[in-house]
Amino acid sequence: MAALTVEGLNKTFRGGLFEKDRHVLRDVSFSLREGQTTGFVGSNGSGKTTTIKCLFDFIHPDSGTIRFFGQEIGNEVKTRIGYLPERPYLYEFLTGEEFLKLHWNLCYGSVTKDFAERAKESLRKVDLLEAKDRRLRTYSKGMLQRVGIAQAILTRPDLLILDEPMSGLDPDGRAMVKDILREEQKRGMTLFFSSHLLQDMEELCSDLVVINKGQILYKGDLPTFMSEFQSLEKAFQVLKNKGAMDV
Ligand SMILES: Nc1ncnc2c1ncn2[C@@H]1O[C@H](COP(=O)(O)OP(=O)(O)OP(=O)(O)O)[C@@H](O)[C@H]1O
Repeated sequence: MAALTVEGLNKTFRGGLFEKDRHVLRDVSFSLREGQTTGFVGSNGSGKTTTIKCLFDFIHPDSGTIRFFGQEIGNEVKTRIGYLPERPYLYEFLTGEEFLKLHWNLCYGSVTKDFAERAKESLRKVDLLEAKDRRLRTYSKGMLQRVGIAQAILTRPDLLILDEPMSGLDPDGRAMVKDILREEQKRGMTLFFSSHLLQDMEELCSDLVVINKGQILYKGDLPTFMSEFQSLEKAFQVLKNKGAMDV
């Protein structure tokens, strides 16, 4: 069964008084193979974050269906999904461990059984165990990104969705995030993460979904994409010449 199936997603943001409406997702359809890592790649403004927000119903799509493990989003299926937003809100007065506790409570209410063990496990995975009692305001950008990932893997989800997890990090920070994701791949996690860089995908992904101006340009395995197009620019060019897409 697919970990996620998206069919016919459309989203228009209504313009203001003198602004035009913006149709930012156009019949977006793709699915994620369970246990595989899929990269969601597209230039800035192509519709990646809007798509991801629609998955969780943070933004209501105009049309389309979304199913996680064959089910509509609901409390039961939510516990199987970990999510890191592109710009997570981090309460800087909380310590790393308190931040995880906040997210645990949002998921499980006041049931604290297993929290201590899971928090330790997540913080160890992202190499923040020693910094767990420090306030987030003292964390570096890389540490903040890693505590965000710790929050996303805290409940041992089956599917992890990360919006631009490598964005703004230096090469060491990017390498660290990639190592964390590789560890999650090893334990069979289905991963879906977005980036505007194809390079980020090459090291980690088996599958690729390419979006441009709200339209899916490619969905399939990464080796086939690379052998046909080699780069995003080439893919846009080839498809434009074919007249297949409004690229
Ligand atoms: N709330 C909103 N109201 C109006 N337009 C929006 C809104 N949110 C996003 N958009 C527009 O929708 C389009 C897609 O934006 P989105 O953030 O999904 O792109 P993205 O691929 O995630 O880009 P980036 O890589 O820069 O994060 C953009 O043109 C953006 O300006």
